[in-house]
Amino acid sequence: MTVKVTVTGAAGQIGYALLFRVASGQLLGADTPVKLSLLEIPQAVKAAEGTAMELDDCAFPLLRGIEISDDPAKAFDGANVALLVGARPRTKGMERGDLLEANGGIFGPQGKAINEHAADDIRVLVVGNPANTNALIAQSAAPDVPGERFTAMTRLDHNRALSQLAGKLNVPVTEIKKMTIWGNHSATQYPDLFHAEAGGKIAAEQVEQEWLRDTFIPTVAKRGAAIIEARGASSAASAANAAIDHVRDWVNGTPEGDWTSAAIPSDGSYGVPEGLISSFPVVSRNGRWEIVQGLEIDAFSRERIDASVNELVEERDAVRALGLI
Ligand SMILES: NC(=O)c1ccc[n+]([C@@H]2O[C@H](COP(=O)([O-])OP(=O)(O)OC[C@H]3O[C@@H](n4cnc5c(N)ncnc54)[C@H](O)[C@@H]3O)[C@@H](O)[C@H]2O)c1
Ligand SMILES: O=C(O)C[C@H](O)C(=O)O
Repeated sequence: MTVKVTVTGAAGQIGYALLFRVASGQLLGADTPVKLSLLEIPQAVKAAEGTAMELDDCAFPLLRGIEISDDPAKAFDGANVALLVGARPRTKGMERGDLLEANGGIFGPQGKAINEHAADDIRVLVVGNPANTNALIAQSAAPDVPGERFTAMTRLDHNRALSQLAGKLNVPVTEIKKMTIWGNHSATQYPDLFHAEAGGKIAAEQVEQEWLRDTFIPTVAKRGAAIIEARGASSAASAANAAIDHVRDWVNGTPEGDWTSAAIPSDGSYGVPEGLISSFPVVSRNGRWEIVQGLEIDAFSRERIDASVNELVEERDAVRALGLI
């Protein structure tokens, strides 16, 4: 069956890094033909058409068509996978409330269009920031879609944490298992080394506590800002790579003996209020994310998880006050 993948913000930086990988089969595997649907704002439709011309010019064997639209109803019609990348970036002088409101104007209508037009098996990954709360807004505008189908991306943070730890221990990333990002895709996120393993042993016991607290956690949590500082633009290829990882694992399952991180609607696990879209340790089984249960959370981790979750609560309360959810 051909899978329809809708990408919003298709003419942007992440879109450019993402679309070619989706079309080449890296999202859903070498046996699954894909149809791409590119959603953009009217001013960027021409640029999206240019990207579509380049996609054509790759002659990807799995690519069965490209549609371009500035109308969410058309773009999400029959969509099986929605990658919500386009968002309103924070500009100078913009308060958090302004940012949430501007994004509500994007993710509310897109959620509604998904509700009315997407395929029954739609899976949504929100990449555009503030990703967790944008996902909550889209979910709340789509009451007929099972809530668990709305997720936000913390896989980039997860991959960053893998690389930082592998570099510190001088081992290949494949030696690192059971990494977890908890909470929000923001500087409050908590990358957890107390359950991560390197070479089969707890990672936190293989590094100095000062390094864990003063270097590892802030490096991972502020990596997005460091990339913006270095590139003069937000991470794009690594974000696209993480989006591919997230959806591929969601659809095909996570490997046995390991887990990954994704922001999914909380069922109340680990004291995270039900309904918040928060990052957890997760596995995917039979096409559904499940939160890894039974991990012991010590006081150090508890404090940091709570701080990030509290930020999510504040964002939720702010969008609720604005009538966006
Ligand atoms: N979750 C993560 O890990 C992560 C990582 C990196 C970037 N991001 C976020 O991803 C988003 C996109 O980043 P980028 O570098 O591609 O930005 P970009 O500015 O290069 O591209 C964004 C695109 O979105 C389009 N767009 C805006 N509003 C739209 C709408 N209503 N419908 C459809 N398209 C719309 C714009 O026209 C633009 O082409 C940003 O919010 C960024 O902060 C998230
Ligand atoms: O766009 C940003 O603010 C940063 C981005 O979310 C990232 O983590 O690289």
